[in-house]
Amino acid sequence: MTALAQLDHASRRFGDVLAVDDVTLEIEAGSMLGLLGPNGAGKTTLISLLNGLRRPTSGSVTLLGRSPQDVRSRQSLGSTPQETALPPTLRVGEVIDFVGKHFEQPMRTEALAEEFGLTPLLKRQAGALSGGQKRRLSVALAFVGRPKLVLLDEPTTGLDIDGRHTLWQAVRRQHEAGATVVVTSHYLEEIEALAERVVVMAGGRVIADDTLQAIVGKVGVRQIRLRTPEPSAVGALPGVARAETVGADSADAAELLLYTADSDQLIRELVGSGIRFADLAVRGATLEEAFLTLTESDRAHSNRAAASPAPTETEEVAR
Ligand SMILES: Nc1ncnc2c1ncn2[C@@H]1O[C@H](COP(=O)(O)OP(=O)(O)OP(=O)(O)O)[C@@H](O)[C@H]1O
Repeated sequence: MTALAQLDHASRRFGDVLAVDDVTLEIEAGSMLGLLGPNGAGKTTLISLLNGLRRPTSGSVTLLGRSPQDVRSRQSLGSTPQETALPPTLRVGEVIDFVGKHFEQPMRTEALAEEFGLTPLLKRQAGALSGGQKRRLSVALAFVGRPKLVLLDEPTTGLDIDGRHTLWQAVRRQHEAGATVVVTSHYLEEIEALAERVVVMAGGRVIADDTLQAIVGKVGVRQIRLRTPEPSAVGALPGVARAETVGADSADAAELLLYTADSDQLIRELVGSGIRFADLAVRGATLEEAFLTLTESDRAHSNRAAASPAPTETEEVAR
């Protein structure tokens, strides 16, 4: 497959913050790429490098073989920012016409409205739309120029379940018709609906880049909560991806959160170890917790590679 867009060791700094840190990425034609990561991971900054709103501080970014600032490459780009800003007095149909006029071969306004469920709203002023309707319009606008590449930054934030599903279906149909789509999200569900390949970012860096299936497997983390007088020993059991002490430690027991890919196996290890524990509870980790676990494993891996000797069990638990 040919690369529609490329980042080559691209970094973007804002003062002390390295928002994008040495990212190398190719976005192939016809792909659906999900960009997943916690708040502040650098997703929006990466999108702004691709759409030419910002330049990299170092490294390079190309869009269709040219600089993203080049108007010729932008003709093939559609983009929906995180925040929706629409001219409040223009009618929905007029907004679509206006944006379409910037492109050589825009979609017909009626066809775009139909695709995104906006037909009944064509005559309504943009300022009179609900939050969800505005969101639907701004995602539709990303497709008006029949773009080769579409960048959607958190496209369904603030939408109810029906609204999300309607938009996902429309985006998938556009993808089937040939658009390459990059979507950022906090929601695993959204990434599952819209991505074939998933790039996970944390702290400006790419910490995982794999198929959807492989990433879902990696973030399928479980949380075990328990009380124990030996938190270091529990944290060192095989299969613990991350351990965190919560609340105040009492002299005889600490409350501990453990994150693991296989909670059943870890509980077997715990029981087999003879370590005392109480109040055990197991639940699926939230995506945020799963990200943290991925990030921490990544950091622990880099630390272990860089430092010798390896960190002690106590350091692992206390981090
Ligand atoms: N214009 C700016 N000036 C200073 N710092 C910035 C600017 N834009 C982004 N940052 C910082 O860069 C980092 C990455 O921000 P970015 O918005 O790219 O993250 P994100 O992954 O999109 O987060 P979210 O999911 O919250 O939207 C953050 O620490 C943010 O505060």
